[in-house]
Amino acid sequence: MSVIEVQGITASYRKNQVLKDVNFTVEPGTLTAIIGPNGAGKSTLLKVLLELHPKLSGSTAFFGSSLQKMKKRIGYVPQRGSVDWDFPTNALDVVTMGLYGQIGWLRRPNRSHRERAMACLEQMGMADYANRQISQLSGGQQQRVFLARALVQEADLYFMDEPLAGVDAATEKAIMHTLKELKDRGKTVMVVHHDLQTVEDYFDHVLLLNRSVWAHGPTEEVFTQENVYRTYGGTLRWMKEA
Ligand SMILES: Nc1ncnc2c1ncn2[C@@H]1O[C@H](COP(=O)(O)OP(=O)(O)OP(=O)(O)O)[C@@H](O)[C@H]1O
Repeated sequence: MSVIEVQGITASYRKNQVLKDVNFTVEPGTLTAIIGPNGAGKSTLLKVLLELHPKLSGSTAFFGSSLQKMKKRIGYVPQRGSVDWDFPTNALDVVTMGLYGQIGWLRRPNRSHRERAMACLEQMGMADYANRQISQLSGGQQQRVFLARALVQEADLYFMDEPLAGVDAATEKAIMHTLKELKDRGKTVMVVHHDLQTVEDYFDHVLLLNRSVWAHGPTEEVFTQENVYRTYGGTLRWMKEA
């Protein structure tokens, strides 16, 4: 059974149509880069799939069922810039929040929940920062905390919006290592990604998006100069030969 099935999704902001007849299917255990030019609708696609932004038409299924029924199996790492980092909480609490789906909103996390959260912070090399206010973390550290929060959820499907944006080489390596590990454990990961030069190294599948899906499939088949040009409107210098 497919992990995600998307059919005919259309979405807009007021009169500005951003997604038009988006169709694709994602199989389990894949690590997919969603790429396309600025304003192509990549973030909007994630928000529509997660019902954070309404769709005008189309249908989605996760593990053959509805988002509501499958929510606990789905993790989301939003764009760092879209989050209020001044919210007064520390890194460990942010990660523990990833467990609320399992704990229930009205119950307090117990010691074992905190230990699980701590283990994920440790996995992301952030154990020493557990008690640090999140506003006092660097951008890359915040991103690692976000990843730890996604990990603790033990989801089967992850959506991540530019997890590598603005991080240094060490953090990029740590994040990609974590994503590959998730994939190796059979999880499905969809990542909005901007760096065309690393697509082939990092991802086994690519979804080329610019309002609609221009190509989708295994990286070696789909990530071609022609497809990338078409998706970016021909304005792009092809990186592979650079
Ligand atoms: N909250 C909003 N209100 C109005 N228009 C929006 C809003 N968010 C995005 N848009 C518009 O929708 C279009 C798609 O934006 P989106 O953020 O989904 O693109 P993206 O592919 O993620 O872009 P980028 O690579 O620049 O992050 C853009 O034209 C953008 O200006």
